[in-house]
Amino acid sequence: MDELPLVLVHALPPFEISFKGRLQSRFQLIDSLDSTFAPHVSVLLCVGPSPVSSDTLRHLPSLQCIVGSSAGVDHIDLAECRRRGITVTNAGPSFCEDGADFAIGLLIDVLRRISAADRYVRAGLWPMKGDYPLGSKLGGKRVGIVGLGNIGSEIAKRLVAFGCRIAYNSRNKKSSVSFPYYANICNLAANSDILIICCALTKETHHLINKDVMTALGKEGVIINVGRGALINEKELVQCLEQGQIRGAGLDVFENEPDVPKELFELENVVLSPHKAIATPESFASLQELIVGNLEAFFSNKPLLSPVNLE
Ligand SMILES: O=CC(=O)O
Repeated sequence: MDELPLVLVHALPPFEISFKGRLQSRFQLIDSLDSTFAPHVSVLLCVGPSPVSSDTLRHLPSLQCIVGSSAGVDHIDLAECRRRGITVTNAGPSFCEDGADFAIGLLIDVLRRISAADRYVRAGLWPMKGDYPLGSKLGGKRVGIVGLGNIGSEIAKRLVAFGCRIAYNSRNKKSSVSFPYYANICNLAANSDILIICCALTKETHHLINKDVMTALGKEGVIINVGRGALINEKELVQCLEQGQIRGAGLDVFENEPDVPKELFELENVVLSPHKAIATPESFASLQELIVGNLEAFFSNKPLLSPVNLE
């Protein structure tokens, strides 16, 4: 029998891949950089956000492709990949519908105060304090989407159906959509009631959402983050929320996960979630197909299914 193609699985901390059996029927999986096979490995399967530093890459002189399993690839040294001509794939379309649904869920929760109202009822406050304060309607709101990629586009689709007005910021204006484009994030904020953050975390987007952006968004403004925590200056976000400089936030991601600033626990205008926006059994099943598809495409010299643009 021909030898199976080698795939190094990079999972830190070590992690049981649920579809290992399926992968093992097609590929020879190696699970350590120290393996004698490592110098010959051409593909690295990167599980979750396991960091792939230039040091990791140094152990893999024959590497040509990193098959990723997440939407964001900020844990991979992309500059080094670019320099060495290593291609990178991500979760592509696998996570976009569930990620978008979750962003809308957080948004409706913040606007209509669903989680806060749930706490109110459970605490027995309804009979004592009476009616809960009104939340506000989603339809008709101006929503600025920061990052109109796979997830952002699905968010836009859903919000159009809710009757919202969409505008966006991204690296470049997209010819495929007619939504107003703002190259300047403060201008987008000043013309939005809501900002939804779902762009890639890079050197350029680190702390993209700072106090100036929140001030431009204004006191009635809401921020939803399903991208990465460090896209927002978290200290400034906490201050703006505490001081009522914005109205509320729905946050699935944080700067130092799993640590969440304690101040947020006290705020009724914030909905918190433990970085689970994209995660459903369905999205993981779709991801498994994509991973196998990317590995098979690589080993048969076909185009990868979800390459990341490293330019
Ligand atoms: O946050 C999750 C992902 O990037 O897949």
